[in-house]
Amino acid sequence: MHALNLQPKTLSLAERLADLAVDALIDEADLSPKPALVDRRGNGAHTDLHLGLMHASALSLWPAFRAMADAAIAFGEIGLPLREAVGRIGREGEQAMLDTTGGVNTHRGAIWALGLLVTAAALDPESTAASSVSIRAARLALLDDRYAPRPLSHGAQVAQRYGARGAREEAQLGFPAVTQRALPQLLHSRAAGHGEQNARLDALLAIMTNLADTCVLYRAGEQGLYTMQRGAQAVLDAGGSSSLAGRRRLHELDQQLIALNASPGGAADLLAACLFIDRIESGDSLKQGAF
Ligand SMILES: CC(C)(COP(=O)(O)OP(=O)(O)OC[C@H]1O[C@@H](n2cnc3c(N)ncnc32)[C@H](O[C@H]2O[C@H](COP(=O)(O)OP(=O)(O)OP(=O)(O)O)[C@@H](O)[C@H]2O)[C@@H]1O)[C@@H](O)C(=O)NCCC(=O)NCCS
Ligand SMILES: Nc1ncnc2[nH]cnc12
Repeated sequence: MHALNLQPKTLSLAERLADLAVDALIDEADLSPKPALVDRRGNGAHTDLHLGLMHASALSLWPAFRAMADAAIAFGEIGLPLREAVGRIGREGEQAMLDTTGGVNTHRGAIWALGLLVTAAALDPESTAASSVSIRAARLALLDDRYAPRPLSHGAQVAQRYGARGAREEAQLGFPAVTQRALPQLLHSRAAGHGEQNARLDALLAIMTNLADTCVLYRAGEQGLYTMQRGAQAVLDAGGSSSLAGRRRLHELDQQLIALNASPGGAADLLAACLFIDRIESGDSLKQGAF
């Protein structure tokens, strides 16, 4: 008879990074109340999404994130071979997501943002400051993947119509919505004792105050984007999501965005990116046996 092996399995760096990326996606999905997004309360402005689907989608991406980190370790440097490997793995991840969700786009932007960040973290796990990881991710995003398809995506259509900067440019600039807005707000709200869930909501709102979210622009035009940005600022100005006045504004923003069918899916992805960077920044979670 064999004794049960209760020794914890030692995870590789790539496996730990994939765990952290999936955790960030699940934490983002669960966070409530998010304006017009899928959360524990409901489906926001979506008819084809629900929380279970967001969780299943997040889990389906684990192999892609691990493969991206493994590619970073194998290539060892930023360059076209790594960029094109990550692009191919990202497209396979996107297919796994679509197979899991029955064709619904749950995390296309998140595969892009978190994929680049996971790759950047794996390239130099001793250098996990937000600024360092985001610059490495930006350098990768600036390389042109020769095999990437160029569909007339919603983001591309909105870029043509409004001249908006989308997901690609956000990454190429080193994720300013994360490093300059979300992370500082997260730390500020935590330090003020607002509680973890409110601090995360405030971080999401900080992203929404300024982002050209191409999902919102595609679904609700400039009026939708203006409503999102101004409404998010109003919540923060009223004291943030931990205050009664801020909660009232947050509720109003939720109603307004749902009425406009304006879902800030890009902002949600960037919150997941923020939570991922927040976890790796200390370095603790990348050390062997941290899980
Ligand atoms: C470079 C890509 C990111 C492609 O980008 P592109 O700009 O061409 O546009 P899209 O494919 O339309 O969107 C990219 C997604 O990025 C999120 N996003 C939006 N604005 C921003 C922003 N300013 N900064 C960062 N991220 C942003 C957003 O993703 C979320 O929203 C999606 C749900 O929206 P929804 O309206 O419900 O769904 P749709 O399908 O658009 O419409 P409906 O049919 O339902 O009405 C959800 O995915 C969230 O994650 C944008 O959607 C990159 O994706 C790329 O190159 N892809 C090609 C394949 C590839 O090579 N992949 C490998 C890369 S490693
Ligand atoms: N919570 C969420 N709701 C809707 N779209 C999303 N895209 C990424 N996260 C999302």
